[in-house]
Amino acid sequence: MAKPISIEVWNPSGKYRVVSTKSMPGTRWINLLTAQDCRVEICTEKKTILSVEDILALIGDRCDGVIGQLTEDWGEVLFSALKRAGGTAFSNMAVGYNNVDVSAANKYGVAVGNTPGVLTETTAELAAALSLAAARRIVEADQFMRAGLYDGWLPHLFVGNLLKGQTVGVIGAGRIGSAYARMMIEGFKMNLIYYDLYQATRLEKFVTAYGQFLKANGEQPVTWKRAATMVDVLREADVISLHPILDKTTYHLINKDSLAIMKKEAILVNASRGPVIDEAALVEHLKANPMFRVGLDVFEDEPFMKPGLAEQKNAVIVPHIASASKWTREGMATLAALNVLGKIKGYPIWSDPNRVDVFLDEKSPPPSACPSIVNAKHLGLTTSKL
Ligand SMILES: NC(=O)C1=CN([C@@H]2O[C@H](COP(=O)(O)OP(=O)(O)OC[C@H]3O[C@@H](n4cnc5c(N)ncnc54)[C@H](O)[C@@H]3O)[C@@H](O)[C@H]2O)C=CC1
Ligand SMILES: O=C(O)C(=O)CO
Repeated sequence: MAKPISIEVWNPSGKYRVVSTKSMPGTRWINLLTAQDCRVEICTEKKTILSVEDILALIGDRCDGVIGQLTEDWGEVLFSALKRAGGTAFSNMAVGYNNVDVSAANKYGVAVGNTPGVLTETTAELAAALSLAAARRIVEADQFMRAGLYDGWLPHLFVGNLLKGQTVGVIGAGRIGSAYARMMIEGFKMNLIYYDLYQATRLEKFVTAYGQFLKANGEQPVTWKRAATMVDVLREADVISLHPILDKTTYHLINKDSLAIMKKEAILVNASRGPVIDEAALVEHLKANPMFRVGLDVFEDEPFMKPGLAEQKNAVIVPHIASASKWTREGMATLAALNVLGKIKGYPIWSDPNRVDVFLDEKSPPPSACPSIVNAKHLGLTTSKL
């Protein structure tokens, strides 16, 4: 028999049973669920990544909805179990949902929620931080100081790259990619080249207007270019940041061949998903090109790194913390809970997942809607008129 899973229970007499596979920041999400007759069960197991078996035990015989995490494998086994338990709703506490087999969810009629928007600026800020840390060799310099090696200013000490006037390349100019681009353009007066399947019209307009502003003030205007192929970005950009979704088209988008096209002193940043980069090829490239630098928030075999990466001084590496600001993490928990609640209650789907602020205002009750359900169309769910 499987080992029982430890849980914490809120509102034990609630009519609807909602399970969260992890404790999540803040209490608003719990209060919103319990106020609408949900019994909330939060898994308190110490292990970081729950297995499918652990989650099956959490779902049990009766479960209306689950809030899960990007580390979990949500496929056929879990969605069929959720359906058997009477469940109709699942939400990732994340905007990315490459850990979810949406066709399996469709097969069992389970709505799949995600948490767009609330993490856009926070994630873009971390990508900007990684860009700066890599450009100015901040981690290397910090380690040097702590090791007591600093014995005076020197003309060659930790010389890095100036960003102003250079070109920032963005691959995947959606919500986060566009926010990152704006930060780098407005903050450091970089020119933009981007590659996306769709035109980033608002971003283009912003760069045009900002360029005009700079020109009117006697400064060099910034420019933008939409690349016809990703190769143009790889060839032209000094700093490249990756922000696409992870799917078949973006798996190993950056590999041995694409790395070879990039400038020898370029900076590559990844705060999207690890498998967008062939990490073994990246390690070889870092070894062969000491002036090439990377800033990584995500890894191909998370939580592990490919052999050799940790030893590379030209890599800045952090543990998937791009969305880790208090406001954002509490907001992600709220959106995930409201996705599950809304589906259980039969609420419609919010009409624009890019405009979810109204769900995050703690001073007023959220709209009676699911903030973002990625398979709403497939399940024939009604959209809110609001
Ligand atoms: N490191 C972290 O903590 C975080 C990582 N993420 C990752 O960032 C991703 C993007 O998030 P958002 O910007 O909110 O999503 P989004 O959907 O607004 O943007 C993704 C963009 O990628 C583009 N794209 C798709 N396939 C492409 C391809 N083959 N080549 C070039 N572009 C392509 C899309 O057209 C879209 O514009 C998420 O899916 C998630 O995996 C998101 C938040 C935090
Ligand atoms: O939201 C996501 O997709 C993350 O990676 C964590 O914020």
